[in-house]
Amino acid sequence: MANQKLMLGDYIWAKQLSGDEFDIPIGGKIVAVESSRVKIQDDDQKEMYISNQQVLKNMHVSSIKGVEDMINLGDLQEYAILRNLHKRYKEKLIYTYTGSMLIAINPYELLPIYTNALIKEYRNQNTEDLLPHIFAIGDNSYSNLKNSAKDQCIVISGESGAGKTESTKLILQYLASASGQHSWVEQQILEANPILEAFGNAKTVRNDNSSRFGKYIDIKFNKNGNIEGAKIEQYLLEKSRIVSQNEGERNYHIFYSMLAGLPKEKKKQLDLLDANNYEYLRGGKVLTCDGRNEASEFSDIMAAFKVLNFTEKEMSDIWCLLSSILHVGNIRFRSGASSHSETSEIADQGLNEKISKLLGVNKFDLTVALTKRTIYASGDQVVANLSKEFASDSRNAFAKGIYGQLFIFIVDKINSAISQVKGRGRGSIGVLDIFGFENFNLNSFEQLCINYANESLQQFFVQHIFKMEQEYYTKEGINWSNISFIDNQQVLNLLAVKPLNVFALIDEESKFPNGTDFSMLSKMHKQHSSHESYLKPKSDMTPSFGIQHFAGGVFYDTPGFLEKNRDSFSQDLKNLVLSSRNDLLKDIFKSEQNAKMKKTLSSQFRTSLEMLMNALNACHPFFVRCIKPNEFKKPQIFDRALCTRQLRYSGMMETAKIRQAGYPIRYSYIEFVDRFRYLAKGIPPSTKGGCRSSAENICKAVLEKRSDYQFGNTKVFLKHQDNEKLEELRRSILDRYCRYKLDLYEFILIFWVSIHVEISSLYINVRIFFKPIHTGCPN
Ligand SMILES: Nc1ncnc2c1ncn2[C@@H]1O[C@H](COP(=O)(O)OP(=O)(O)OP(=O)(O)O)[C@@H](O)[C@H]1O
Repeated sequence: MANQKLMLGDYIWAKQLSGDEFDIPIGGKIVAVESSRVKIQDDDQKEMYISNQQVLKNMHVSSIKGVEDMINLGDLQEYAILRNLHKRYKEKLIYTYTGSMLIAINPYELLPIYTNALIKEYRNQNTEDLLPHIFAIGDNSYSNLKNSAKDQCIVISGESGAGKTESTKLILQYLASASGQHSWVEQQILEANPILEAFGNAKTVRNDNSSRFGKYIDIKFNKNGNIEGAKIEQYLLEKSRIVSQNEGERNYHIFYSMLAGLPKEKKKQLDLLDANNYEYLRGGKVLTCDGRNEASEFSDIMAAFKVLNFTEKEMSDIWCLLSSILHVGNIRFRSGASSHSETSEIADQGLNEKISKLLGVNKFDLTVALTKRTIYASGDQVVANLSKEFASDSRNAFAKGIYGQLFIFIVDKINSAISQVKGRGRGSIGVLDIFGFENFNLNSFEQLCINYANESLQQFFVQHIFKMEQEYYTKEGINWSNISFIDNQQVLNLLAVKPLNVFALIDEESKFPNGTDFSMLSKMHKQHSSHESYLKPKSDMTPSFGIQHFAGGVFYDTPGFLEKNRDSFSQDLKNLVLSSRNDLLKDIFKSEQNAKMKKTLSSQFRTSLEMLMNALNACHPFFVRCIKPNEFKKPQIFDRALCTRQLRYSGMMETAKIRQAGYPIRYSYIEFVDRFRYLAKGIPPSTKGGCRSSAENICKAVLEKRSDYQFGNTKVFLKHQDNEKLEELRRSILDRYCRYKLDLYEFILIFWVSIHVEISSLYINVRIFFKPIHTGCPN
């Protein structure tokens, strides 16, 4: 923008020069104007110089004021969304709407906004009159359910530490309160949480209480709107954490709670010592977690188990299996004596005996299952010895398998207590708390599954907002038939729909005993290299393939893919657990016994995702996008690049894209007249009324006949180019006006000086030199 059009007091958008993909334009107020640059004050009150070339445009009035619902941003751009969130976050307003989506920024401090009194306010008052809040989402879903009897769902997503679990708990708290019964089943549903957190959450570097699984809690209501039951679905528990943890991270909370809380005699019976004695707990080199009192957590878990009808025997068996896992982790192997092949044996026979006793299996069978592998080929069975390394893998698979099945058992057991729904009730509200899109330095099979889930949810989201946008146009009486929008179906086709899709190829190779990650990858390249969403590997050195996801390109490192997908427990280990005298161990592997062919992890996941998507599609959706404002877990720090990345990964920018495909710029009639009335002759101020016809007259006078703009019931709808034309004209008129004011000022001053000089009878030639002065102009 040319400098003469920049004025003191104006709010502008300015480009950043870093070139970083997440460094988007900043907003600021002009506090000084120079010939080739301006000084602006940004949202953190920091002042900086911006060259005139960096200045993009003036800020829309809605951005200057800030809005509670970003749909009302007259200029719905990524940078406008970010600034609005930043501005509000500084005022401790952590919630902002974008239509039916709620953006929630983690405050990392306890704000006084979750009281029972506030719950009552959101229940009893129109939520539109109250500040955006997670309770409002709870209330809208609950009111919708009561009024329409249509099932509702709330999709909560965001990256680790962004606040998904806290948001889920707040929604449940709200729904329990709105339901107003304080019934036993409500108590049971709330008590499921400490159990799920103990078994499915762990300390990670990003979050001290990170959920390592996804969950969908479907809450059923009866005809009177009271909670009648619930059902929990779990997805993709991170099993690798059982056997190894990154530095600074821990295993699942339950292990530490158990060691801190079990009575002494019980610990003795299970041969348990303190946490630092177990390899599986030492991997991350940290045994404690700030703010957690393990012993009191243990009492809470015990209490919750009781509320959820776990029997004493089941609880005792659970401690027994968890202890066995810890002991299994301490098994070391040494090379065996055979001269023909590499063999291995358990180094500490005392440990072997201890574990066999706890698991109720024969100690010789345990040794064989861990150190040998039966291979089935052409109807024959061959028993192969395992080297020390392979025996260690087998040991880890054993521990992961037991924990994974135990987790499923616990969720099933909770469900059997809380899902006793009688007859057809009013309907349900489902709350989905699921990991957001992930793109790390190293992305493996888990990231592929997570990102596939996010692609599916993204499509669901896009369809919803597109529908909402269309409904908005209809409500405003705008013709929207020419708006088209491309969704992410082609990525879904590549991943899971088209013949020989990515998951189908992984599955196919997983079924071949000799299938390798490499053969899978070369088939993948052959099949998909011409697909627009398939990315060429970064280099020939890394065995990887890339997918252009809605949120950005991700390269997946394929080593280990097939092993993870097979998710297998060797037949020898399976036979071992099925021979156990421990009821729980046998019980949790029951399904394995009946299954002819174990389903791969990806096919299990795809089946549950398909069921989830079907359930969501039958619901009226709400979306909560949680944003982590900084990596330090500290309040009042807003890292712009971090937030921008999350906004993009959240798929929220699709709202902006859909808006761009139609009429992206909107003004209420009053706003429009206030801003542009000087552009045409004889337009009265907005306070005089008749704003719609004033707006029509302005557009007629300024914009070309062919221009595509529309007048809705409450707003003017514009394309970018027309808005720019209006702004340009406004700027030049204000510029002229200011110059005129300066001329007038100059004239008055000279006149006044001459008179003064005359009066003093001093005949001196006065020459006054005026430098151009910039001054703020009226709107
Ligand atoms: N509304 C909130 N008010 C105060 N603190 C919050 C809020 N939301 C989140 N936090 C803080 O942030 C931490 C992380 O939140 P949470 O566990 O909900 O993240 P998450 O998105 O579920 O992460 P993960 O995917 O790792 O499970 C919480 O333990 C809490 O300290």
